[in-house]
Amino acid sequence: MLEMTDVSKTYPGGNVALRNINIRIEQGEFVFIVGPSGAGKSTFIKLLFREVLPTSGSIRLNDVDILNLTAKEVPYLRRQLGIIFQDYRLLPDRTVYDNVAFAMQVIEAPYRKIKRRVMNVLDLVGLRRRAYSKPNELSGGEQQRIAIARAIVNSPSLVIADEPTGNLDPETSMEIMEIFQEINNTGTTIIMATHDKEIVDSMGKRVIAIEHGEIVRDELNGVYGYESEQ
Ligand SMILES: Nc1ncnc2c1ncn2[C@@H]1O[C@H](COP(=O)(O)OP(=O)(O)OP(=O)(O)O)[C@@H](O)[C@H]1O
Repeated sequence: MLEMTDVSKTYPGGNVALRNINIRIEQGEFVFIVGPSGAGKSTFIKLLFREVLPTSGSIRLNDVDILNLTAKEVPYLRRQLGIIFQDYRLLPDRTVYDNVAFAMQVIEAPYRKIKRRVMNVLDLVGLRRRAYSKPNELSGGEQQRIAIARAIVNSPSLVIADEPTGNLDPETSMEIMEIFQEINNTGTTIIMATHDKEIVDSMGKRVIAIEHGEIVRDELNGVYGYESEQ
């Protein structure tokens, strides 16, 4: 469960990115964050993993006040989240397997457990056969699948994605969305910022629209709603 109460963010220099955000997202929901460029979507996403701290307000994730964590506790928070970016952010000189296994190695999981789990998530994203390839030998869609496998390997309760299909063609984007749907089917919450009208309109999920830093719409079974932003 995610709860934001009266959250505002003004960046140093005075840019107001978010104003008075109040939102509650239950475990297992699938939520799109939409809005025009500069609306505050990325800032909203970054607040969730403490990449950015709000100027005021409170954020609770699974009943933990994430703004009151010590520096030591922040990595622990991030390990409970799966985070996916538009530009994949893979380690280029490591294999697909290593890119995914790395997230488990840092928490010192036993070798056998790592191997079993990495192969399972590579299966889920359809890349088991490419386990020993390097990222640059794969297509953009395949690289994003690796990033998704890495994000879910530690079974996070929440997966956060910022424009995950931004560099992909429509067909590949829909395949990626099928993987997100499968992850969501296991009870994992998904929060995704996107400009992709086709995806939002075809998925029929909760849609939270942000404009000028404010929530202007919050609909179950919503649509994209920003024609000029396709
Ligand atoms: N690090 C920063 N320092 C100062 N201002 C920032 C910073 N990051 C974002 N902003 C400003 O905050 C506002 C919201 O930006 P944000 O990146 O959250 O929007 P967005 O909806 O994700 O946009 P886009 O769809 O173009 O990525 C914008 O006015 C932006 O210029």
